[in-house]
Amino acid sequence: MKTIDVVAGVIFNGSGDKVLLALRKPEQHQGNRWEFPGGKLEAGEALQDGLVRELQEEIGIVVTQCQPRTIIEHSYPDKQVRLHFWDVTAFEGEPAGCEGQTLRWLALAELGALEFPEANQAIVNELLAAAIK
Ligand SMILES: Nc1nc2c([nH]c(=O)n2[C@H]2C[C@H](O)[C@@H](COP(=O)(O)OP(=O)(O)OP(=O)(O)O)O2)c(=O)[nH]1
Ligand SMILES: [Mg+2]
Repeated sequence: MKTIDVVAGVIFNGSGDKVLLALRKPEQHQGNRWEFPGGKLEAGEALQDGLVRELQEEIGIVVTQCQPRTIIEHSYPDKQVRLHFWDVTAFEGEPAGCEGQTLRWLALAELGALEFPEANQAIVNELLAAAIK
């Protein structure tokens, strides 16, 4: 199976204690689960360019500060993904669900309460651990 490269943003609020999540549509792969906004990298596209493009397209923000956080590879029964997670620590504009998706800011300590795609388990645990330090 071909691995699909995906780039997604862990978007922090100004005080760094909340992150922005989006609910995947029921008909999408991993539907009805919460995600870090992002999407598939285009052929030949640099990671940061893909991140900036996806966050502009999906939630209408302009990323002004970001850093790579972690890479997670995961095999779903139907798909193999390589998720490139980037921290987004500054942006311009007010996030909105440009594709009709529900968005919410969630305190890091509350991340355990939502359903994420299986591939996100490690990053969710890492963010939860950071919240209780
Ligand atoms: N954006 C995002 N995708 C994730 C996360 N966790 C996870 O397993 N995925 C998977 C679900 C999808 O198979 C893939 C992302 O693809 P996508 O559907 O968002 O791609 P896209 O925005 O380019 O959308 P499309 O135009 O292809 O519909 O990665 C996550 O936290 N964020
Ligand atoms: Mg997407």
